[in-house]
Amino acid sequence: MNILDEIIARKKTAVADAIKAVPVSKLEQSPLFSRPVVSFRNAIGDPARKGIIAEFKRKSPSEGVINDKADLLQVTSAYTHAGASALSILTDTAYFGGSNGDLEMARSHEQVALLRKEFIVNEYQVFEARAIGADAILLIAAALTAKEVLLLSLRARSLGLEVLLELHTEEELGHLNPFVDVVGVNNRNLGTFSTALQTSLDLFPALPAEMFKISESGIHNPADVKMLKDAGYDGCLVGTAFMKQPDPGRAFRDFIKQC
Ligand SMILES: O=P(O)(O)OC[C@@H](O)[C@@H](O)c1c[nH]c2ccccc12
Repeated sequence: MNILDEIIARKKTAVADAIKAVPVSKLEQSPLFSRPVVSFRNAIGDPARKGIIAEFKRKSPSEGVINDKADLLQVTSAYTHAGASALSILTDTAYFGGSNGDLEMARSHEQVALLRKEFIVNEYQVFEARAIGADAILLIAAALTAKEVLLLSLRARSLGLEVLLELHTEEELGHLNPFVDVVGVNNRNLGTFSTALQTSLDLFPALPAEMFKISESGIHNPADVKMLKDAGYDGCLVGTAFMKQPDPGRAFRDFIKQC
């Protein structure tokens, strides 16, 4: 069993517990449930910004602790005001040290598009994403069948949320459906953790021409962003390069100035 399989198995148990504790009918009563959604897709396509999706992540299975001192509000505010196109907030607790509360907290202070970075295995988590104030959800092709991706995408659409579908191989292109809003190529193999920007370069020609496309993971500097944009990507999702610095907001500010 690789790490992705382990995360997914644990997630299924955690979701079963959450469903018992807080039913969907309760999630629907959240004051955030009917808030107008900010389009993640349009944010990435906004020519006034630079297509950087900045991530808040305390730890990860590949890096261990990245930053356990960073203040969520300080960092998300700096990301937003320095020009991030959107923010990605990890809500997984066991492996990434995040929580639903982190996303709710970011939402309560910022109007920018928020991606719920989570291992979604059940439509309950799509309702949950809506209830905590997310604008878009991540669906990971490597963790789902094409049919599951379709059903979860339909549920997201029905709730007004947008979908980022993450791919790592050409075979996973079969998981695309008309309800996916943005396609992301993960440079990290979630089974082995090895990262190569070449994955984005190799997959680009196979991606649907008309869709917004982003490259994710292992992007360390503005030169990486330039290379990926020159290859045709509309945006880049970056976490560790900022979060491993004592002041991630400042690291982001310095980075985006050079993009
Ligand atoms: O920290 P990095 O290497 O800049 O990567 C950010 C983001 O792409 C990464 O956190 C990520 C991409 N896909 C995921 C799926 C689940 C958890 C995390 C991820």
